[in-house]
Amino acid sequence: MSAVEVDLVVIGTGPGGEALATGAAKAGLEVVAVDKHLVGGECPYYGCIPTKMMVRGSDAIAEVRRMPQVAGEATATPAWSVVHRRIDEDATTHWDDTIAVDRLKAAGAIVHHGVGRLAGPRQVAVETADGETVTYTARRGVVVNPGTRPAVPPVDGLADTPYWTNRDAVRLAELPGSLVVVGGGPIGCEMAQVFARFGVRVTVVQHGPRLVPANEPEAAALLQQVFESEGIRVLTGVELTQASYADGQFALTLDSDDGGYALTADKVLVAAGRTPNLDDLGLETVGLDPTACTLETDERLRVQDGLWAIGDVTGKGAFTHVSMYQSAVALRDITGEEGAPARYHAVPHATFTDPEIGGVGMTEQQARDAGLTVRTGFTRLEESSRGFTHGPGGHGLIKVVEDADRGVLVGATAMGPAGGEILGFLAVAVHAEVPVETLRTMIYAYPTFHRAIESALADLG
Ligand SMILES: Cc1cc2nc3c(=O)[nH]c(=O)nc-3n(C[C@H](O)[C@H](O)[C@H](O)COP(=O)(O)OP(=O)(O)OC[C@H]3O[C@@H](n4cnc5c(N)ncnc54)[C@H](O)[C@@H]3O)c2cc1C
Ligand SMILES: NC(=O)c1ccc[n+]([C@@H]2O[C@H](COP(=O)([O-])OP(=O)(O)OC[C@H]3O[C@@H](n4cnc5c(N)ncnc54)[C@H](O)[C@@H]3O)[C@@H](O)[C@H]2O)c1
Repeated sequence: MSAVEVDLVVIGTGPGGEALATGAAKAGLEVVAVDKHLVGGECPYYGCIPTKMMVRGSDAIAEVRRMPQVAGEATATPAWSVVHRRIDEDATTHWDDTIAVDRLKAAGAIVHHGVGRLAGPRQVAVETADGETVTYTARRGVVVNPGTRPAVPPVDGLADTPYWTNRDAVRLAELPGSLVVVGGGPIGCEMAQVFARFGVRVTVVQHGPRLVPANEPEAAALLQQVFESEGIRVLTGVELTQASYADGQFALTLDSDDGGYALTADKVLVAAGRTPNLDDLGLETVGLDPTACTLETDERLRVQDGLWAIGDVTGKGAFTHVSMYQSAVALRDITGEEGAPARYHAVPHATFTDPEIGGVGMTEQQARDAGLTVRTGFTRLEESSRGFTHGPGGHGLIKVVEDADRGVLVGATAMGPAGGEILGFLAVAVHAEVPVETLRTMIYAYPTFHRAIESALADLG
């Protein structure tokens, strides 16, 4: 069958792909959008949105438990059914993307539920849900936004067990008695704290030396301290070597420098990183390596003539806001609109544990590895007036990383209540390369959490 000619084909509609397809269709292009699962991708159905509803519930429980220290008696009786209902009905409409599909069609795009694969330059073969194959030729080109799937560590026996990933965890109607979380990154840590606050006995198994390793070590240490104070068992520097499942129980074997551990649990959640969905995308038909971990893109998100990539597979930060940012840059390139190229010197991120960890730009180590002349400033939130008055739940820190030669911040961390919000200030400073001298001479409202930034800047040395 001959190929159907259109302007643009978007393979994978994560947050960025959906936005790009919508924008291109609204700009008058003939657009085909293909997704093998749900339009909108991981974020609205299995990632950011459902997990932040989980976090909202667990934060409310924690605040009630802090009541006796600040305002008198209160009792929290956690009920997971409330969280489950919000996710099932309000967030995901029972994991149904009809609203998103209709929105995209209303913008003017043709939408396929099916697998899209490159079939040569500007060629895409779509295997639709009913088994048909439609081939498109894209005059302007193809955008790939295929995202990632959970990585499963090569642990003896694990693949034969009914382990969970984030996709199972967000759909839970009932909680287990005990849970081992494999992986202490953002997914593992957010979920570990949520489930623990809802009464699950949680152990986090992290094979590196610390939790949330993409963040500053001071933030990781504080998070571990908070987790342990809430009864979460944290095992760092351990290697999961064997897993089995029988009679409703998981049995895990772990190795470490201090010897071995044997763990049992009702359930195991694997949150040990992500695998890019690049292996079944037909990359070899356009001369690219299908086993690559990322697709190399230029500052307009071009991979090659007529091919753009956006989202997690570009390796510029696996976050919804990066996918959306890239989507806007790529769309401008496709429609021929002027605009700023993509820059990644101030990528912000927030891990929604309590305390939240907000980070932007480089960590101290990354700045040193980049050969910069580094000065750091540090303060604990508890030492600020706001941290002191806040009392329980007020743990946190601010750390700033300065390129001393240029006198600008190249990275910063804001950890604490609303750490991700305080980050906004620091993100502007890093993004706009505001001179540290300017930051030092402004007025910080008293007594706010963000006023602690002034103390961290004073500590630069
Ligand atoms: C549990 C969890 C929590 C998270 N929390 C946050 C958070 O709080 N904040 C944040 O910024 N980020 C968060 N993230 C990350 C965020 O979800 C992703 O960065 C975001 O979804 C952007 O991904 P993407 O655009 O690359 O594509 P994805 O969202 O992964 O979507 C890719 C889409 O492509 C489709 N697809 C793949 N291959 C094909 C193919 N061959 N043909 C057709 N369709 C295909 C898939 O079905 C999918 O719909 C979280 C992730 C997880 C897992
Ligand atoms: N709040 C947010 O913005 C947010 C929340 C969740 C996820 N995300 C995004 O999704 C991405 C994926 O999250 P993630 O937490 O799965 O991945 P990750 O790669 O960030 O963290 C995985 C962790 O698992 C550990 N690990 C790997 N193999 C292991 C093993 N065999 N045993 C024990 N530990 C092991 C790693 O050391 C690492 O710390 C993140 O990098 C982030 O970009 C963002």
